[in-house]
Amino acid sequence: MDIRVKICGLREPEHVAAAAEAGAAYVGFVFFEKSPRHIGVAAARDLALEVPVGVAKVALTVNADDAFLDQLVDAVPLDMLQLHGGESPERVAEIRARFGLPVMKAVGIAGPEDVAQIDAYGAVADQLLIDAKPPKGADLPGGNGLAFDWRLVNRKYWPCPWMLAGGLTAANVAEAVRMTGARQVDVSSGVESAPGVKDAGLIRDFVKAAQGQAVPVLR
Ligand SMILES: O=C(O)c1ccccc1N[C@@H]1O[C@H](COP(=O)(O)O)[C@@H](O)[C@H]1O
Repeated sequence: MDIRVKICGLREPEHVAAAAEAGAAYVGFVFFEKSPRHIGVAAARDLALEVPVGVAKVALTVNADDAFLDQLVDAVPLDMLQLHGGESPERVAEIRARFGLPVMKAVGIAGPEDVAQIDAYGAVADQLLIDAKPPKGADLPGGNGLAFDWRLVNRKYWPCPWMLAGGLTAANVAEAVRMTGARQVDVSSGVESAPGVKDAGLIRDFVKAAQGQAVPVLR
């Protein structure tokens, strides 16, 4: 089975094209002003219109309110909302019901105590994104190029599809897939030459490394 890859934080048509041509299943746009990958709604609409059919367009938001989500969903053709803030399970369910799009909830983990909270989100989200917990005082709740201890999610089961994120690169994604059994992976910093600057060659290398993997059999 192929590993499904999401390339997040795209802002340029050439990088959307590189991701799609390499075989990425998802592309992500970041709507968070503190991020070097932030994109405005109008620019995201233009970019989203260039995404080939079959590649899912994901909008990453952080504790967004309904007014912003209304504006976003009206303007940009999207396939999924990624909630990467401190949204409660109730808020995730509310957004899912109100906006009519599948919702992927990001959960940051650093230790076993964080893994336990994933269950509550697995019951209300369409997908889960398991990421490293940001360091205390970090400006960004994700996109920090930080990996977590993959053994924490080894042999875990959640009732919806999930994606592995956090510090992934072409050099480590094979090992990450082997250790976690993830069928989907998400990357941002690991395909950049500088914060917020994507690199088409690194995108190609990452997708190739992720998809070249034999998937471990989970028992
Ligand atoms: O990428 C960002 O700038 C970002 C900002 C705010 C929340 C989440 C963000 N990125 C997400 O975090 C994961 C992991 O990033 P990285 O590969 O470790 O840099 C990324 O895939 C995005 O979904």
